Amino acid sequence: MKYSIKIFARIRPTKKATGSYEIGTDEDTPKLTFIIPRLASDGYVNNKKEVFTFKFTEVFGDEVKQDQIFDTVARPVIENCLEGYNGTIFAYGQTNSGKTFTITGGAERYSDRGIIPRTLSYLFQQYLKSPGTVFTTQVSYLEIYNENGYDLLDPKHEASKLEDLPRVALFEGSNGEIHLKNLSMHSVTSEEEALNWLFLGDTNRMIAETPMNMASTRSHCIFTIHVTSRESGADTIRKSKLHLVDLAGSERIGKTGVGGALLTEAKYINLSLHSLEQVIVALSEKSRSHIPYRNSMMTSVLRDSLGGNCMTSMIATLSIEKTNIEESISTCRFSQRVALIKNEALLNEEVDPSLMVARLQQRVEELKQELVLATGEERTDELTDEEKSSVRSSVTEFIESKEMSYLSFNPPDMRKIQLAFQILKETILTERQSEKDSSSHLLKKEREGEGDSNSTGNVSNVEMKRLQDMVHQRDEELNALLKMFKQEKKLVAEREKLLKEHSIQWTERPKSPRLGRTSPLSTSSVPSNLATPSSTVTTPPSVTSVATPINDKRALIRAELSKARQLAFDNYRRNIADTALLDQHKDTLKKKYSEAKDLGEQVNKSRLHINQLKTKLDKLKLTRGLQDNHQEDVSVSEENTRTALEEEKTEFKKMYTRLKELKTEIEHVQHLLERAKVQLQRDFDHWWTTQNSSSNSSSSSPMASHEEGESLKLVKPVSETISLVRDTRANDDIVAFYKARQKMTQKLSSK
Ligand SMILES: Nc1ncnc2c1ncn2[C@@H]1O[C@H](COP(=O)(O)OP(=O)(O)OP(=O)(O)O)[C@@H](O)[C@H]1O
Repeated sequence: MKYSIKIFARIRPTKKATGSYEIGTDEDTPKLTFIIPRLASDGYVNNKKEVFTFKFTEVFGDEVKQDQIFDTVARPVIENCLEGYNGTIFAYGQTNSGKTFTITGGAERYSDRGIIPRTLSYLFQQYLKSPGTVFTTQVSYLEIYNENGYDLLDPKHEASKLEDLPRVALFEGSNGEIHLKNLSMHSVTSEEEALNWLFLGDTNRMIAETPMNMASTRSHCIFTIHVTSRESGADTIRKSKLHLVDLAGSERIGKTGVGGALLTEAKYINLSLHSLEQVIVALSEKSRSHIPYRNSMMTSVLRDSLGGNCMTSMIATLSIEKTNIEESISTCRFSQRVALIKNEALLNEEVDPSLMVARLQQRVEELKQELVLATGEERTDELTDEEKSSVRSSVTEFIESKEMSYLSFNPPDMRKIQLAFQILKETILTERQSEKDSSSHLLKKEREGEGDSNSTGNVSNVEMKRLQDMVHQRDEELNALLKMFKQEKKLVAEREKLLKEHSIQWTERPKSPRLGRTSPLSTSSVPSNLATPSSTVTTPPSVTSVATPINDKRALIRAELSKARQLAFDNYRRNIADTALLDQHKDTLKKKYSEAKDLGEQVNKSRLHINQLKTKLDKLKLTRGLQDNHQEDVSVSEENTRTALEEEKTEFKKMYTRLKELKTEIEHVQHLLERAKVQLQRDFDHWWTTQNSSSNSSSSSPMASHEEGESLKLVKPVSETISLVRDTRANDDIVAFYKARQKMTQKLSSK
């Protein structure tokens, strides 16, 4: 609240001749008027009187007693102090004007008690009227003498010299507040206890005699009462302080007529009062931004009381003897300036930290109990080792599982959730560091020309190397098979050429599909591994060696076959023979060729894809080794490529296996087909022989008949031999080939 400093005037009773003054009112405002006649000593006749009028909150005449002063001046300030507002009452006036009498009181009568003892008494009375509020009271007593502070309430120095008292030092806090070091604060719980401290302080007050007044004080004394109040159940406390100030005499130094040490004292007194005047003047002028509080210790201590957070009242004590009128007028002038000062008193209320802590602790306990009720489990501050281990397992499972989309704890436990986050963070950081270390190590190796990923010892690099080796191995395997396939194809072409050259009139051949030579497996679209796996049957020499005697015989056979026999075979096959089994084998073979062809194309595509993935993997490896940035992106891409490569290889293996199965199946059907053909040939031979022998009268010449008979006999072993040769090629059985050759030779020689 805004508060103008209230000023009161108090006239000390005197038995001496007084100057002329009047106490009155001006529009209900109390006023004090001094009337001073012109002195004849001025050297000229002057009947004019000078009148000085000063307005006050109240003017107390010399008859006014201490109790009225207390009620009017002090009580309102004390009431506010009990509410939590700071207050100051100070007495200002020349020496012997009654300042000490007003603030502390006279020693002669109980009724002469001043504001301080009455305030203490009043406070403890008021405490009793508020049983719901806890009050604590502390007192301190500071004397400022020659700009030095002394603690008047030091119990060890009762009645000692002032210089022996503890020195009080001023220091300023970070927020600009003035603090007093070494000024003792004493808690008091009763009026009597408080008055005992006041008595001790008064005893310790330095009293020096001056020519002006033997009992005058030349120091400033500040008795401070600190009141703290807290209503029961409230978290807040209110703190206020009440300064009761007895200033040194304000008389001018020239009038004191002193010298030496006393002059020094007077100078200091004037200095501090001058500082007080400067502060008052500065505060009364609104335009002034700087207030010179620091100019003296007294103004520093009273900083809050003048222009700050305080309700302040001033009592101007006046001596109205004729000789002191000028000083009285001076005191009144000073008070008029003080009246212009506006303070802003604030309620000093703050949260009690200890209460707040206690209340929060109680709340924590209540919440813990609620938690026990809600979860059915009592929690300690720390998770047990078992619980920590469980959380770690849950987090690991969460990371590794593709199906767990969230991590939960039942019942919910914030400690476990926090631990889970901590574990996740540690995992991520460890992984990042590991990748970083691996990358930098690999880069270093490559720079040193040792780009062997195996030497890194890193698991992922070893795996990559293994896959690369596997791909390389598969490549070599494919190349070897392709080479074999080409050789086989060349062999087939040579055989076909031979057959064409000799134009073997193999009766069923012109119309039957030449399965052994037109096999889809022989096309370029089929992987070479299907042609003759492991048959390094580099058969050309064998075939060549076999082909020569065969060719000779074939030429012989061809010469022997007659047109009639060929026609007879065609007729036999179309109209007499049972070719259902033969046709069935052909059909089965055709279907399997078709399946093999499609599968062969897919295998080729898969092989191409594997090569592409391998190239991509190499590039990613290089990128990962050279770049620190985007490590995660590269790693993910690399991982995806590896996965795709593995999947493609798995698919390739499946197709490869199926293709091998098809090869076996085709070979089997081929075998059955050949056998069916041989059987057909045998049946025709038998039928032909029967027909020839039964007719007995052949239109053909004996020679012709002989030729046809020979050719018939020879057809069988030749076709059988060719079939066996094909079987050998299909089954990669070189031994079977030679056996067949030997068999054919034996048959030929026996014929
Ligand atoms: N209102 C009063 N009624 C009766 N006696 C008074 C009154 N005022 C002052 N006196 C007496 O006048 C004398 C001087 O008063 P006091 O010591 O209070 O003056 P002072 O202003 O404190 O002087 P100093 O500046 O030297 O301390 C004392 O003996 C005191 O008892």
